[in-house]
Amino acid sequence: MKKAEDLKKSRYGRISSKRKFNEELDLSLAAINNMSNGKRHIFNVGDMVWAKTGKYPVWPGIVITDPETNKFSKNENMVPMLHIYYCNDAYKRNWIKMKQISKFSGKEEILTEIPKITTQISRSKLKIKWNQAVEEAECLAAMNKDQRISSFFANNFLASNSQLTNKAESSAGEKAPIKQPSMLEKNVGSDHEQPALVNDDSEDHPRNLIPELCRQFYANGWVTGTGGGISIKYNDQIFIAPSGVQKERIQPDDLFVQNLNGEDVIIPKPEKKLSKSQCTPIFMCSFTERNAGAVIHVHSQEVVKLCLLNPENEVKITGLEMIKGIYNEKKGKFYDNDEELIIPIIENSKYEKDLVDTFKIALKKYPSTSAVLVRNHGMYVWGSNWKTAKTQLECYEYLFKIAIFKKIHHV
Ligand SMILES: CSC[C@@H](O)[C@@H](O)C(=O)COP(=O)(O)O
Ligand SMILES: [Zn+2]
Repeated sequence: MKKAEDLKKSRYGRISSKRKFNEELDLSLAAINNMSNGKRHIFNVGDMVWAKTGKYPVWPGIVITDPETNKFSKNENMVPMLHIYYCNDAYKRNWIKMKQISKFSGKEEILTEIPKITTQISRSKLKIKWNQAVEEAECLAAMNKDQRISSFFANNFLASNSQLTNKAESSAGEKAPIKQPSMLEKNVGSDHEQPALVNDDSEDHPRNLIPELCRQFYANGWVTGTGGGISIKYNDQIFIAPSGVQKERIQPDDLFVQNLNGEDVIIPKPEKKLSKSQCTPIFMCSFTERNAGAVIHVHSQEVVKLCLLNPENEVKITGLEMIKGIYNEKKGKFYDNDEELIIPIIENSKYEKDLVDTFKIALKKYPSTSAVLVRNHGMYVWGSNWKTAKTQLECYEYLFKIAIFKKIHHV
């Protein structure tokens, strides 16, 4: 029988040889990374990369902002890291050290640079998945950055719905062939299968959030009779509620997805006969002019009543604690309770799109505001993410109720 000491040694010995193999791959990657004239390559959003993480083979991915921090790089002065989404891996993402990242070349190139990858993947259950990821990456690399990001999300959305796998669970042969970007372009408008998005970190995904928030807002009387709607930005993809439907009954696959240029990325199945919200031009204004992360449009009676009581083109509110829940966009901080909150009012128009010009003027004239009231109609409110948009909507609605009470009762 082996002594405990020997067992320990042999166990460590086995681990260290595996670790050595992985470290060698890391070092090879670092060497490629630093290759161009001895200078480290500077990466940006949309760049294709090879990334090495844990026990996984060097994997292709894209530099894309982290939806939680809205940053794509961090620790610049210490251990610089980039936020990477992996190809063919159902939205899996990670912060990776710069030294474990290199510029994406092609399959042949990386296998020539680091021949050990062949050994690593040939031993691995991930061989098929790795080859599909590289195939996807090569397609994406041929596109411009905007197209690339759009296609990446469309691609992984469809792939993650056709079969849910992750790196830890996947094995050779399990994965359905990925949809190549060229096929995806045709899928916009076609009748491909697109079931509701259900993946592990999906709770905060706009496909699930928008229907959930609409139900909550309906219960508050804010989006009744098909009025109102929501749009959320997620990794530079804009998710938009459909038009003219009972907003409390929206399903995850009823949503439209477009990029920041307004080009469709994913649309609902044609048999659903849905069209994009008429509020889209105003939603887009808030994303582009104010860098919003989420925009909510409500048809609340409080807003309409408040505008009736205020024939001027603004509402002023003071002296209430809930003012502290409103973000001053000009100062970059929340209001103090003793500050005056001023919210612009614009006049209603026949069509939502005709509000764009006056909406933009209000944004310019009121750089502090995070909401615009539309007389006899409702309100648009936005925030840097869906949580701040929602909490501000709740604070505004609360403040409006009190402001109406004060006005009516002259207090
Ligand atoms: C009750 S109709 C309301 C619409 O005209 C509009 O103001 C609205 O808020 C919703 O538009 P929609 O296109 O359904 O998203
Ligand atoms: Zn409306």
